[in-house]
Amino acid sequence: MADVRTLEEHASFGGVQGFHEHGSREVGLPMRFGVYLPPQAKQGPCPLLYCLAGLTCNEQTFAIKAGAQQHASRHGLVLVTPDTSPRETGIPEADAAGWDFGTAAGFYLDATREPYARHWRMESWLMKELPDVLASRFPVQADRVGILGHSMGGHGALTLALRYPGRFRSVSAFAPICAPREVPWGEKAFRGYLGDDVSAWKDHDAVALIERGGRLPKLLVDQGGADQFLASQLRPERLEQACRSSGQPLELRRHESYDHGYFFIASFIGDHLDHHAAQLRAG
Ligand SMILES: N[C@@H](CCC(=O)N[C@@H](CS)C(=O)NCC(=O)O)C(=O)O
Repeated sequence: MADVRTLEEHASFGGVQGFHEHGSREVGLPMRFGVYLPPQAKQGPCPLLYCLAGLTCNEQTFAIKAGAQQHASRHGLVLVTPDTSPRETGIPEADAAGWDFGTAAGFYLDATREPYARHWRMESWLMKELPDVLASRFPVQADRVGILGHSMGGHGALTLALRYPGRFRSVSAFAPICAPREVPWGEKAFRGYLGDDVSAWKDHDAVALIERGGRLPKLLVDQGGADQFLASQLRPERLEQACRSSGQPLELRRHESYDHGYFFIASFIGDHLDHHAAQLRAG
């Protein structure tokens, strides 16, 4: 049984929203995550949906602001909201680097560059450690797992699903960073975590991975037309081009007037949970 400490629990839509902490082997520090258990989980294991948040967020942000629990309750889905980086690492650079790098900006990869390589192991935490922690403590169906994310978390959902074919039965994103190699947020993160060899950056860039032949289950992406980061950081047209030329099924919906924030996510989260439930419950 994994060492998991429950920090908070709140009744929600017939189920329970909890926040937990465990001592992470991969990160070498305590890591926090939220788990929403729908009412169906009292009867037996349910499919699991990872929800990855963006820059400046923590394990509570998506759980508090997206309004996903009512839909997870309707569909019988467990929601997991991991924190977005290691915390209290004692590395001054990580806190001094601005809100788009370091703390709360893990980019869902394993850093190879010092001083980040020791603790910034978000990919290994999510892919090699957290699944076993969840399976040992919560009623989840380990073979029915989906992933969604917002912004940096959208980048995480796309790249993790591309890097681990077959691990996720359903994938979607809100306003993802589609081509991080080509935009300031991604360039700063990749240079800081991976170093100056830009060929290594391609392994963590959704557009590059799709162009290289990577495939996802049918992908749903929502993008606000009034998103303040649309042209400078997100570039959904690059994803559209890559999917079209590679034959990757993509439903990209553009919503005029919606900005980058959680009012946008909450407006369309029901459609995303419908999308995931249909694929997670099929077969
Ligand atoms: N702090 C940044 C904005 C950061 C931001 O928009 N973060 C997004 C993810 S990329 C978010 O979800 N923030 C949390 C929130 O809106 O509650 C700024 O000053 O422009």
